[in-house]
Amino acid sequence: MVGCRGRQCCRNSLYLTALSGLIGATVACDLYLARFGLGVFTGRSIKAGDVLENEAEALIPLYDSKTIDDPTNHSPLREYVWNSLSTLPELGIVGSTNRSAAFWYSGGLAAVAPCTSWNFNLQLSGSGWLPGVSRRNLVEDGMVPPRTSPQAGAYAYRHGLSYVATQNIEPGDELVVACTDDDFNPLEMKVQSNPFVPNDERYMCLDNVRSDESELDEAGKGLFATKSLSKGDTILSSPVVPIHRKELSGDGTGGTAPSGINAYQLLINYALGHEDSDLLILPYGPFVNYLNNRPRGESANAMLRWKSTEVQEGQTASRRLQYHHPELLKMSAIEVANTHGKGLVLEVVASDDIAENDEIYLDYGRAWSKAWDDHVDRWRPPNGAETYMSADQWFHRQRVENIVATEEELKDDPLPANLQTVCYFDADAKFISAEEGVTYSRWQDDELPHECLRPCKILERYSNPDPEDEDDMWLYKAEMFHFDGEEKFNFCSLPPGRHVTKDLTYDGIFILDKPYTHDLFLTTAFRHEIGIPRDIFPTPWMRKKLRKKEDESAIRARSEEGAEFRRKKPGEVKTKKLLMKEQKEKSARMDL
Ligand SMILES: C[S@@+](CC[C@H](N)C(=O)[O-])C[C@H]1O[C@@H](n2cnc3c(N)ncnc32)[C@H](O)[C@@H]1O
Repeated sequence: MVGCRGRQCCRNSLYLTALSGLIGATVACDLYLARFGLGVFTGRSIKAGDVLENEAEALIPLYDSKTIDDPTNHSPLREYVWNSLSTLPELGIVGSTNRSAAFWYSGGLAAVAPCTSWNFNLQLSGSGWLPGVSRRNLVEDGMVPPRTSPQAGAYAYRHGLSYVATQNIEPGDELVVACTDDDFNPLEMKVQSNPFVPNDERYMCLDNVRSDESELDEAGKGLFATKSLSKGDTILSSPVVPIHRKELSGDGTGGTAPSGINAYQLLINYALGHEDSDLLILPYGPFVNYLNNRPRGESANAMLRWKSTEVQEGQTASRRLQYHHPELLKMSAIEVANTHGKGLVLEVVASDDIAENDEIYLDYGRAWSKAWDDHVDRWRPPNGAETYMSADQWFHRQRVENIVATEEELKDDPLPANLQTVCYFDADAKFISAEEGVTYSRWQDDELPHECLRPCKILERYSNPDPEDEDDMWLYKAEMFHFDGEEKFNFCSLPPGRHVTKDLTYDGIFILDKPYTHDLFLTTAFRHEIGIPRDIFPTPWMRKKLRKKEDESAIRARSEEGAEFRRKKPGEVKTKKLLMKEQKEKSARMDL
């Protein structure tokens, strides 16, 4: 994952000696979790400008997200998702009034590493707002089941999120990602150094596993052992975030999507829970989201367990270190779903010996298997499934790269009805002239970031007159269209009338799926949480009628203790920005 390009990552071969000076010539680790899994650290040096391809992680859009995006009443999940507008517009819902409500989740670095607007050492790429990094690096990676398959829309197709090092990163350094919505006070956030210590349970080396195409037919990616593992070995460890089941509604009941699409968001397929409970937990550590269910008739070779709470002697008990809070296992589902800042850590343990390159499987449980079998029995491909093509499939089908068809050319070879041409055109685009009710602007490729993608029509393609521009042989003239609700985004809102951009480059144009047409939204796409094994599923998380008497008294006792961590009511919240403002005002007063 770190510092290497392409799908066959070189994680295990590259790292050799850099750490030996720090920890003696012992076992090295390229990438590891430390502080009970709440920070990702590198075991090798990364140079400023290096691209880290986080190829292992899936990108999962969240599109009906009002319940998680109330600024005065954030759900815990909100802390782990990213706004899709400027970072990954392909995941947004371009042309839809609900686009501002789209987010995306990705496990691993995107969710575990602290994100700050200061003192970061990595910057997310992916949408072309980083010079030199293709914005088309976030395409479906070829493991897309056909729409005729019962797997259509049942797992995430997009991978390949990458990060660029903004400074030299030394072995032992914590990875910190740039964002504007700080989850740590940037004034206090420092890049921590924490060299890897082998055989210490506070350090979880991530070199045990890799992700690759699953051995299960059409089931996307899976997790594989990179070395032989023995029964009882901890393979992975992952923090989890609680989610109330209703936060994953997908068909408009969550507040922002239209009705007539899948009742659940895709993220539920990556969450763990029990059908008699409203609480779901999402493990968000690296790799964990790729664990598949055991093949029919075979046993699982891995199982889940809660992290042990025993604290080793000599450990300092910082708040981050204490993230695993077993008292959550005694609280009710609703209380856990409302608790911020306390979490649980799940471990994936080998339940059998595992050979190098074996796929690692969990047992998702009886309820999941029954739901899957029923789904396969019921499955009838949607109308037109045989000829359906998603935007990425269309993109890969194009024989001529780096060329976009004009409106005239599309008459002979039309786009499938589910696709649309969209262009970047921000409200502050460079105005050049106005003629007969048409406003003309010029595309400025170097003015990054571009944020506003809108439906457009390619009027003309012409040779680039600049012979020194090796990247762009062609330039485009395109008419931009208004879309419903654009006035909600000041960077996107255009005065009435027609708008045409000249000299647009290929980087400013996409072919995207029309809103809500992707497999992801199929009403019939499979949705079911992974089962938490009954022996580790806490009964206080069950719906009330299924709880035991002793659960009730434990819940009552715990609810007093947990008040400090509970989700705040409107008006109770002090945001990071407010706290920083207060801090700045305080120090300004002290300077006087
Ligand atoms: C948590 S994801 C596992 C990772 C997934 N393979 C991916 O590429 O993102 C769960 C999804 O994987 C697929 N899956 C996992 N195990 C399976 C199995 N034994 N049979 C069929 N599909 C399976 C189903 O689509 C399920 O919704």
